[in-house]
Amino acid sequence: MPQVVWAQQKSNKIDGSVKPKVFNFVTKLYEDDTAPGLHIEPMVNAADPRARTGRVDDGLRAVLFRLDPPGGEVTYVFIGVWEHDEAIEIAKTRRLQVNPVNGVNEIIEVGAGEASQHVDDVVAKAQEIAAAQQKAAEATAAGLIVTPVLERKGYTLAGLVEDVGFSVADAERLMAARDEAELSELVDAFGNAWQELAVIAMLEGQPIEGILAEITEPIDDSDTVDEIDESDAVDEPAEPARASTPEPDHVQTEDERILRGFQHPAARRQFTYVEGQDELRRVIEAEDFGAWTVFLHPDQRHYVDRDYAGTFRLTGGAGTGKTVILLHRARRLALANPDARIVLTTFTRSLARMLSRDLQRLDPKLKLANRLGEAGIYIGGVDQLVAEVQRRWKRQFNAASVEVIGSSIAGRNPVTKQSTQWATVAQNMQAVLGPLADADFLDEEYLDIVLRERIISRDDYLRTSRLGSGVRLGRKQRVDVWNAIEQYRLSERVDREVTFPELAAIGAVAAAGVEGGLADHVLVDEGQDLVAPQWQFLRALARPGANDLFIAEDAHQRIYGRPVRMARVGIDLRGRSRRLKLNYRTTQETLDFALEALRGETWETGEGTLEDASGYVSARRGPAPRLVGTPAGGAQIDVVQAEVRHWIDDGVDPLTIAVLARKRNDAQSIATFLSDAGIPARLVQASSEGVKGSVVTMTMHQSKGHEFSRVLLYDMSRGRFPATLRGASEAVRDEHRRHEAALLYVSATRARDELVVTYEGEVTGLLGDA
Ligand SMILES: Nc1ncnc2c1ncn2[C@@H]1O[C@H](COP(=O)(O)OP(=O)(O)OP(=O)(O)O)[C@@H](O)[C@H]1O
Repeated sequence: MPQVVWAQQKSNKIDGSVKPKVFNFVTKLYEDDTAPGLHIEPMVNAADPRARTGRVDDGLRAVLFRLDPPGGEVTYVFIGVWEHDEAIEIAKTRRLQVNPVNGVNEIIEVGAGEASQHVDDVVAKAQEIAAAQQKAAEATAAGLIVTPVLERKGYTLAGLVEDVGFSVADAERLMAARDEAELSELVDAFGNAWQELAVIAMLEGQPIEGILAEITEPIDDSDTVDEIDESDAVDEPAEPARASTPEPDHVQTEDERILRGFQHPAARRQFTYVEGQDELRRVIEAEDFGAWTVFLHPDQRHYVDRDYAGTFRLTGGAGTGKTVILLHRARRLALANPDARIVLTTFTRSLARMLSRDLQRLDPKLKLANRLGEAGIYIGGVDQLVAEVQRRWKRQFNAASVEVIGSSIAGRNPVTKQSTQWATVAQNMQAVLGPLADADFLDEEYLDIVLRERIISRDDYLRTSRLGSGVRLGRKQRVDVWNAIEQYRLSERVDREVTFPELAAIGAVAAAGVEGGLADHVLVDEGQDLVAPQWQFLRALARPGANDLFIAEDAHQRIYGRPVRMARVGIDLRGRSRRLKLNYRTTQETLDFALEALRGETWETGEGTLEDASGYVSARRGPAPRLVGTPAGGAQIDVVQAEVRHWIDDGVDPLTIAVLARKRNDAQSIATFLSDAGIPARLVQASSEGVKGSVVTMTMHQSKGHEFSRVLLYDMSRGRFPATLRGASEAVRDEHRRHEAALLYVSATRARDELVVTYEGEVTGLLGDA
């Protein structure tokens, strides 16, 4: 039975009506490639003798390459479907080969005259380069061209050809790019994955060796990652054994070399083996925004497949594919061991719902667990998981509550953070506490010290080390703070309430008591926003061991709370951290704009180091974000209406347009206003998805984890964003400003294609020179 390798359809998308025909064609090919209906035919005078066409329907032909390794199975590489004549032309002029310089599989276009010429004809190449360089030098001397971007960066035509592996023609196109915008347009113009990786490396300004390393060398994190002890290692992902790619003990044929080359990380970004019909359906569907389901960046593949002796934390900017990695990793772990108990969790219930939807899309056949502790993948927001432990281990949970907060929580209602209660306590004790009468300080002290350390008596509090907590307290101050905490706990009892962080702290003790733990692998998204008790709970779910916790986070997107020191919540992270830099979501223009919001602040990671905001790149270009102001007292809402109407008139699907506002009331009024103006719009509730055909409005906080084609940020006016906190301490004001800057960064990076920011009077200082 032949095997099929699918090449990513970048420039030749298969549209809806053709998909079922392609599905039938490939299915028949699997069954019998000699079936007369398929018309698999070789080409006369083709650039590559492996080229074939096959009949998809009366007018359409598939273009394939046939690989025939000695003693192995025939493999067809499917590269697309075209109208009959075009397909014949393409089949005659494409060659599948191993790039002679960098060793990665590629499909190249060969001009008619070159059809029989071998690729690494070095002499001819050198002559071509010399001629091209001469031409370029003459043009520059004649003042016909400005110094192009790659020349300014120190790259040469010869380097791109001889050291990286570009053809002379492609290298010339690259060297001719005038600026970075033109250069990044070429990322998409090239069809091969290694070319895309190389151009991105050039955008990052990597030296030639760096470019080659980016393409050919897997990430080496052996210096920072503990080796797995064989005894507790989980299985390596099972790479299907292929009869056609035996370990060579003879001189390899070209077909064998190409077949082995499909396993190269850079080649896997472009080519994938299609194993059976489910996989075939998946790759056919994996167009534009589904590419993440199949074609991972080599770095992404690395973090999906790598096993770690303990906890690993992956960091990366907005849109760098952290969530994509978690989804693939969960699947990989589940396929490697069907008995594994895998928990995929995130900050909120609605984000968890999105994870669930995307995991279904990635692989609808995956075994999902129905309950915590069952084999399979279990998805839920952290607080949902805590609630399940509370429901199923009621007795242990209630007992743990006495241990953790000093009283039973039976009959109490769960509520979010008690900022008003803390404000009341602070106000009542103003005279005693002085500058410590600050709701945020008390709340943080409670979360990060009292709850984390499970302190229920004054003596324990007085004895506890508060090292590293930022605020020094004398003994008298500690006594006063403890009194405030007791007052707070009393008011909660009276109101019959308990907060989610308290429940998490209690859940951690209850879960730790469940024999064998409740999970083997816990994968965490949006880790930057979790508070200490939630980490303790997740720690208790999976006992320390291989691949126990895998955390994805971005300190720049922390819009709640403060960084949590992992060591203090029992999570040993030492050195296992990486940063992803390639943004898949937003255009470079939007990314640069959003990064402006991060400038001028310092961003602390959980380990006390500073998060770096440099080096983020996007391979996509688009219009510069627009700032649209109205005079003070002007009607911003009219601007919103005009902008949204303009997008819709341009044919943008309303559901891919979002208006984000800092205040919920604004998000609500905008939805009403747009609807009244005849533009269907809807305020998205935390628990709901958008409605087909309508523009969505939501708060900036709610936008976390979402993405839209067009985003309008409402009311980024100086003085209103960030709001001025009158009377707050400097520390609180700093924290607030950081959270708001992160919020602006998060919100702006929700836009895939275009961003508009409206304001009244003057624009927020957070956008600086933007
Ligand atoms: N290998 C890939 N190929 C194509 N698209 C990709 C790839 N990886 C990620 N994407 C796309 O990039 C976008 C961002 O990915 P993802 O949500 O995983 O990033 P993230 O780092 O979790 O972002 P954020 O932190 O902003 O929530 C998504 O639309 C995703 O489908």
